[in-house]
Amino acid sequence: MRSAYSVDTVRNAERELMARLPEGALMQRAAAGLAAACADVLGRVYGSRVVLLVGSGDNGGDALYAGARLARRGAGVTAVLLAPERTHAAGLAALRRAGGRVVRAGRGAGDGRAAAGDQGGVAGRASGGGRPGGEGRAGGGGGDVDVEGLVERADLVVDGIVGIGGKDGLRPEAVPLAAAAGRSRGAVVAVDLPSGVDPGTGEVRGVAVRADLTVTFGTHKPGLLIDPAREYAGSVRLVDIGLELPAEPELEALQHADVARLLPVPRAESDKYRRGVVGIAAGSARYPGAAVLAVSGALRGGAGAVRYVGPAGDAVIARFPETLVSDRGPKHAGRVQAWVVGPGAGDDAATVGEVLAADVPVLVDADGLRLADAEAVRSRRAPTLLTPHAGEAAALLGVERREVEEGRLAAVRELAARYGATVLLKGSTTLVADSGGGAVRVNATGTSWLATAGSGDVLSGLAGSLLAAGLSAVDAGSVGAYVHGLAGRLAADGAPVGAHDVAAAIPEAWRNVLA
Ligand SMILES: NC(=O)C1=CN([C@@H]2O[C@H](COP(=O)(O)OP(=O)(O)OC[C@H]3O[C@@H](n4cnc5c(N)ncnc54)[C@H](O)[C@@H]3O)[C@@H](O)[C@H]2O)[C@@H](O)CC1
Ligand SMILES: Nc1ncnc2c1ncn2[C@@H]1O[C@H](COP(=O)(O)OP(=O)(O)O)[C@@H](O)[C@H]1O
Ligand SMILES: [K+]
Repeated sequence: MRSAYSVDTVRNAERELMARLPEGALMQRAAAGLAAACADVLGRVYGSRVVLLVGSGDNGGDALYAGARLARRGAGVTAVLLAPERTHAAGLAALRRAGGRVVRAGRGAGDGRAAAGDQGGVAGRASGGGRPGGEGRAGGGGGDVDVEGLVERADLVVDGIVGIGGKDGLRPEAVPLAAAAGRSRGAVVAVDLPSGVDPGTGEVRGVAVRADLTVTFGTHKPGLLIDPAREYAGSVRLVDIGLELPAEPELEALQHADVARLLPVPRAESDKYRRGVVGIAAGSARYPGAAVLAVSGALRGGAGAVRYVGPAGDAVIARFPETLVSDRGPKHAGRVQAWVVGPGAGDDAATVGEVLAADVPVLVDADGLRLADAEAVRSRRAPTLLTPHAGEAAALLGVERREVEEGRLAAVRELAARYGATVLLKGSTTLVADSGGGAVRVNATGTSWLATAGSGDVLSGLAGSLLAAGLSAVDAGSVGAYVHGLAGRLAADGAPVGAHDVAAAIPEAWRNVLA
């Protein structure tokens, strides 16, 4: 399981650990891990050109110390200071001692100019620990330096502008540097988080640094796992700095081994009923395909049998003859261990109501979300799993879609609390939240090729099948999203696919997880 902790939790853990360690020890651990990652990215450190973007906090301190380590190994290191008077003084001194060069970022946002700094080696100008603000003009004088050009021509850009202390997007003076990093021919390594993203929520307001690699310390932060910020982080490397964290994280992401433990596997004593029967109440005269796709997911989801009720029985049977089709309503269709209701349901509110009245786990998707009576959902005793995409979630919350897309974590939590249900918010990073609070599951196995009509129907069938097989709503949702995402990847393999291709790839994804 990969986990992420909130900024407050990280700060508390850091404080406790720092109290037990010699001053600066924690930052040295971080810097050592960062420098090692940078060296891996560079391949050859000696002779390489490294530019550090240094903000006013400890994030900049990490970058400076890591830069000092690289300078000692023969890299040409230049630190660009965004706030020379408030730069981490001891880190700056360490860089200078190692022969690093220091320049200051242009004062006028966007002018990209900087006054040249002294050429390094002036030990002790900013001596002592902490941040005394005694650096004065970090770039001691002489000539103009084209800072943006430096960044663009670097072999490696280290983004130490801001880390967990960041909020409200990048400040204007940092924006031209982030843009130059985006144009750089070299790799961009972000320190702890890509600067400009919200560490705790994954929101990105305005410009943020786009990294190839993010080296994060102690634990993942929510912003590294949730889009849109996740996309800015590139690949993420976790450096252990010895933090002791509470048992329950803010976010958790299942890994192959976790999913393998949760996937239902039939045993010798299993029969089709013991494996669980999933009922699919989906499709309409107008949207028979949604029924077929939901059934296609359900048949590959671990239940022993799939019952279909609704007006698309002929289409379902034609494609999947193994389906148990009924033209009576859900109440009279025979026993099931879980229901899926809503894909392609049109305006059939009666069926949604009937399913919600059943005393078994129910997954509500698509049209079903619009048709479900909120009070009927809240008063259910058996588990309920709602699976909206951002647009459906926005409609349920009565907000703009953009608001959900930008603040996915808050939206999924709010929905789960309001409906007293488990909620799976679909998207490039799918989130699953339980009504009782606790860690939110995040899934990132998907691919943007999954943004194709009907792929959500496949997911609802698949997750419903896992519910019928006995998984809890949180497990069914998160395992379903994991396998569905992987199936999407395997099916697409870099090319467009249809939802039925995704369903057909579920067995391969399942085998991949169990291998
Ligand atoms: N506290 C610790 O023990 C450790 C902290 N570490 C590093 O320290 C970082 C946190 O340091 P800080 O608490 O000093 O905070 P940061 O360095 O993340 O940011 C705070 C500084 O950035 C400026 N700032 C805030 N928002 C900004 C924005 N939007 N644009 C530009 N500048 C902005 C603020 O003026 C403030 O001076 C972590 O992310 C990590 O990199 C690591 O060294 C590991 C140990
Ligand atoms: N950009 C993306 N990256 C990864 N997965 C995505 C992306 N966009 C959508 N998906 C996934 O594709 C599926 C689409 O579901 P949905 O929006 O309900 O489509 P439909 O209603 O057409 O079936 C969901 O599982 C969602 O998580
Ligand atoms: K950063």
